[in-house]
Amino acid sequence: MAYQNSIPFYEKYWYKHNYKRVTDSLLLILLLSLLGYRVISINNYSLFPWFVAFLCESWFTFSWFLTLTTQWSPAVTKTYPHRLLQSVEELPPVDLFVTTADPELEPPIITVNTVLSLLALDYPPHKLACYVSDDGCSPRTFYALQEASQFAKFWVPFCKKYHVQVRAPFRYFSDKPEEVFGANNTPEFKQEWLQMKDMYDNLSSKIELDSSIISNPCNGDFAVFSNTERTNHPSIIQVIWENKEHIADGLPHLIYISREKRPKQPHHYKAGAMNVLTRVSGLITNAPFMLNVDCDMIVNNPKIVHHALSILLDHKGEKEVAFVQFPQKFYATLKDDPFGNQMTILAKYLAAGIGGLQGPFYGGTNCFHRRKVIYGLSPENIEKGNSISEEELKQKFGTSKEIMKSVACTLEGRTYSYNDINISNVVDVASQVAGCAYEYGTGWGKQMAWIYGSVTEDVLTGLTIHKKGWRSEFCMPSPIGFTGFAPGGGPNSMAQQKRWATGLLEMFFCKHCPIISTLFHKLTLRQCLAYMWIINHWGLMSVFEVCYACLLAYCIITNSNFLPQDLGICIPAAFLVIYKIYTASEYLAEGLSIRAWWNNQRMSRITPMNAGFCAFLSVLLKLFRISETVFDITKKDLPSAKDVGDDKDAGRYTFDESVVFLPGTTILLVQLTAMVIKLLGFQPPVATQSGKHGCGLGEIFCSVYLIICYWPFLRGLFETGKYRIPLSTILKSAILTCLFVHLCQRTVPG
Ligand SMILES: O=c1ccn([C@@H]2O[C@H](COP(=O)(O)OP(=O)(O)O[C@H]3O[C@H](CO)[C@@H](O)[C@H](O)[C@H]3O)[C@@H](O)[C@H]2O)c(=O)[nH]1
Ligand SMILES: [Mn+2]
Repeated sequence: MAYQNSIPFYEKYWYKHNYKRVTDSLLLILLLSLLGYRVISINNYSLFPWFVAFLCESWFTFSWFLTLTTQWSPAVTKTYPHRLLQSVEELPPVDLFVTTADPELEPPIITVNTVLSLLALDYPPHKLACYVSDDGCSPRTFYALQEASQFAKFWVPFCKKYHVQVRAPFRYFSDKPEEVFGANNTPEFKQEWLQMKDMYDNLSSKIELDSSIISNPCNGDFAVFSNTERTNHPSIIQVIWENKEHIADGLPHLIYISREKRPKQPHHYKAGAMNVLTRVSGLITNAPFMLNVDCDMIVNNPKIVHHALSILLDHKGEKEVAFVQFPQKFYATLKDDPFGNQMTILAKYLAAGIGGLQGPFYGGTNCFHRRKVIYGLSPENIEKGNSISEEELKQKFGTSKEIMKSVACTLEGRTYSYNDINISNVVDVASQVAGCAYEYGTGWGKQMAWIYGSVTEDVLTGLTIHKKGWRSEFCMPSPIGFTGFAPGGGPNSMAQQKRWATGLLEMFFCKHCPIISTLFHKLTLRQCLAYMWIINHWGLMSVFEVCYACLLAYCIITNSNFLPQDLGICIPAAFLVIYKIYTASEYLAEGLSIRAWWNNQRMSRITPMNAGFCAFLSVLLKLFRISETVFDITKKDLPSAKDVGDDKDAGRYTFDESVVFLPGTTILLVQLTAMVIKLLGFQPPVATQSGKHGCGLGEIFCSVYLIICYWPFLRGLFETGKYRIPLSTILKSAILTCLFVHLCQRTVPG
């Protein structure tokens, strides 16, 4: 046994990416040379453009340095689940959490598919329990889950019998029958397949049709939903399916939770929901590991639990690794990534890069956590043994005696004897800990568990774990663990990006800020830089990008320059050429098209200047206590049955009234105005005696480039319907543009 224990269940390989290191360093050297050039040529420029350019370029150099260190020492992990199975006598229980929050934006059929893919995991079902948190308090979602649990009785055995890989029925049945029967054409399979398909079609139409009827429920199981409003209702906990005898070939428990909500009581969005899930499951199954997924993240590899446990139960992993993160990949993606949100390349290099440091950020979904780490244990606690007084338990975890018992059990590493509980008996206590007053004065969301105060509660929570000295690991089995849905259209993806930027900036301005966590806690320096990279990439850099874009227009309008007009121009030109070739080659190497590369290049100008910049402003408003930030849920749709790649309009940029499009529209109008001023010769003359230059080709080139990047917006000025930028946004932008031009003309450098 001792020998077996020493075989690692997973291994981690660091690899050198020499070509990447050389190019990254070269680009950094070019950026530093540009700064050097700026310093020595200060006298050739007007002070204001010089200063803004120097400031922005210093920041871009710093940003590039962050990219370089984050991706410098990539690593990958490889898991060996068969070794785990050979060595571990009994597999541990695992709790599965699914969150959903709005039946309109997140249609119940999507949640149902996610839940079905979890119920059908290749793992002893009596060790699994699936908890669904419904922040929408929707009888429709509840009804859908009830129906799904009936369907699961047929679906799960079918998947296991035929070793189905993707166990979310809507994905499974999206394959054409010819292909499916091509692989297995026994009459028995054919018949069962057709039967299952029939049942699934039945289920989905039932969920869609009947759910409109039960919107106004009153009797039977739905009575609990009468007189409830989405933001004003008591806790509702319903055991939809209980595996009473703990039968090894039964189905996992399925439990519906809608935590208590009252108007004016903060509920902390998803973080609040996760904490309720943690407590309620703590009372019922109290598994030492918990997997959490968003309602649209379906399991793509039924063996994920084994893979994750290979890391978490590994001899070394057991002491060092707090959580195992599976990457976010997307299904039914649009061709060539028109909205630049599939993040294939980013995920590839960033994932490997931070994988080689203290470990991946917690991404909010597709992640296995250790319960005791969520309860606040640090690696030393585990080494030195952890004793916690009853007083401290009460202060941190709240007054429920049962919770205190279950927490103590977890912290002392005792397994929970789930044989002696009867779930229905616990429901009353569970409702109490799902109440909105339960957390008052406790450590939930402050000292431990899912941390409040940021709309990217995921990254923040991961940071508080890393800063205790824990590591984390990526897990990338083949086939990959999960796939999800990437939002399409302009407004949806922009709102999502804005939320991420907002949350990351909130994290930067809170007491867990990575810099503080490194100085005073155990976050490693390079991990801190990796956190800074992500904060900067989504949030901070946008401010400098907007300044730089304005500087371009400023120089054209005032006939001044900030780009070198001597040999110095070679530096930014070389940077641009190398950078473009280098990034394009990354796309090609990954088998992506040049079009996908261009779409991402373009979106990496558009997204920060719109979403990032708005996020920056909203975080400023929060800091000045003028307004609070909110978690806007991303709308999810089931992909249409036909091949999404063929739908031309799906990739067209759409707009709505949201203020998020205001900065971009303004920047576009400002550039266009500058061009018009240039073309019509309205630029002021250069004061020749000053020895300064007028606006040169460099500025014009960059401005034209920016306009090309903003092509979807340019079209949006003239399109119709949802493809058009709303008139009100255009008007506001026009006013801002006039103001800008006016300011420029008043400050012509002399
Ligand atoms: O009040 C809320 C708001 C959201 N959610 C759930 O949170 C999840 C994520 O929301 P979504 O709108 O899908 O956001 P995404 O931007 O797609 O999610 C990413 O970013 C979030 C942080 O901004 C993380 O929480 C997610 O896990 C991560 O996948 C969904 O399951 C929601 O149902 C709640 O449970 N309660
Ligand atoms: Mn999502």
